[in-house]
Amino acid sequence: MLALEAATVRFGGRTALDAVDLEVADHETVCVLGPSGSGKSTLLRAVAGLQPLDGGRILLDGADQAAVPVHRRGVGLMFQDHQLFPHQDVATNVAFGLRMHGVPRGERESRAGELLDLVGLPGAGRRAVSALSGGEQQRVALARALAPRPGLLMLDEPLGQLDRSLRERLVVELRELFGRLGTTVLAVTHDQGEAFALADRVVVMRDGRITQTGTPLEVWQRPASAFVARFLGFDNVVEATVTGAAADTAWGEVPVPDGTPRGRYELLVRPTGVRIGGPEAGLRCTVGARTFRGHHVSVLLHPGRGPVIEAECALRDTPGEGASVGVTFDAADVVVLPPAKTA
Ligand SMILES: Nc1ncnc2c1ncn2[C@@H]1O[C@H](COP(=O)(O)OP(=O)(O)OP(=O)(O)O)[C@@H](O)[C@H]1O
Repeated sequence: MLALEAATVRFGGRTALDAVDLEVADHETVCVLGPSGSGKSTLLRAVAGLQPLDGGRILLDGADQAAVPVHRRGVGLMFQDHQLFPHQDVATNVAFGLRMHGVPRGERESRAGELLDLVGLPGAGRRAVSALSGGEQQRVALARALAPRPGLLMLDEPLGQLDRSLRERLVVELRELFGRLGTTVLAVTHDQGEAFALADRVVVMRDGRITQTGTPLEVWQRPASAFVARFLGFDNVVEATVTGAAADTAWGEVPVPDGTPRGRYELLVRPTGVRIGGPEAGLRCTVGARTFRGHHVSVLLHPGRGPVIEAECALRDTPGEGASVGVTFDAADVVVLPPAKTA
């Protein structure tokens, strides 16, 4: 369906998209994930035809899009800033693309109604767009992008401004809807939860380049670098020298998975792999801030040296703030990452 070949965009001296290769298959949902400024929006705008390339190619169904204007690319777009028509009502906005495609009025109205139901705005068709909240406007923009059933649907932070419970519901409904319609989707988001829930495949960007791609499970289980690990919210990363079944780190010896070759690395220890026991065994730490996360408590542990360690504790096992504890690590929750300089 979509292929980028060494796609490059420069703004002055800054390379926003740096020779990016990416394929999106028919019916696939790909989410591009990355911090602010990593080039996600530029990638989307380039595919849409809103941003010319300085190098490389973009192909849709095998055809080079260099000379194809935005409205002939057959892609549906929803950008962060909505771009709704403020003086028209909700239904007219949702049906905009359908009108452009010559869909008769009756069908437009029933389709607009269906889509408004889907995005959680049932019966809102006659409301003025200017009277809606930001989140409601975003839902209208989503309904409008979906209405013409585009071959490739592109979403920029599709659920960014919505409240959490609506977002969680919508993400499930969207995934189900995209599957049912067979829509091919390229979405960008900085929210990993959203990307992981929506995507068949996740692409992580850093400084205009793709730094990792894989299924949500692959990326979650095996982040390719400390950058990806940190971006996913895993902060227990420490420099390490593997000497056998364990590694020397600032936290002392940390066990590593069987078969890890000797050498220098960074290690990620998932918070679930941090075991807290009595102060007589393991790495001596002082218990710092504890944050209630619903099903568990996140506990910060301050060792005498090395970075702070985050542990995930069951509610009943959570140690008191200021307590002195001993910490050990479970090899099953240790991920070996490339060393810092090449990560
Ligand atoms: N029109 C422009 N002119 C100059 N620089 C730009 C322009 N658009 C983007 N950039 C720069 O290109 C880089 C990538 O920007 P881009 O908007 O693609 O990132 P992003 O990952 O989408 O960020 P965000 O999550 O904040 O939207 C940034 O350094 C940005 O400042």
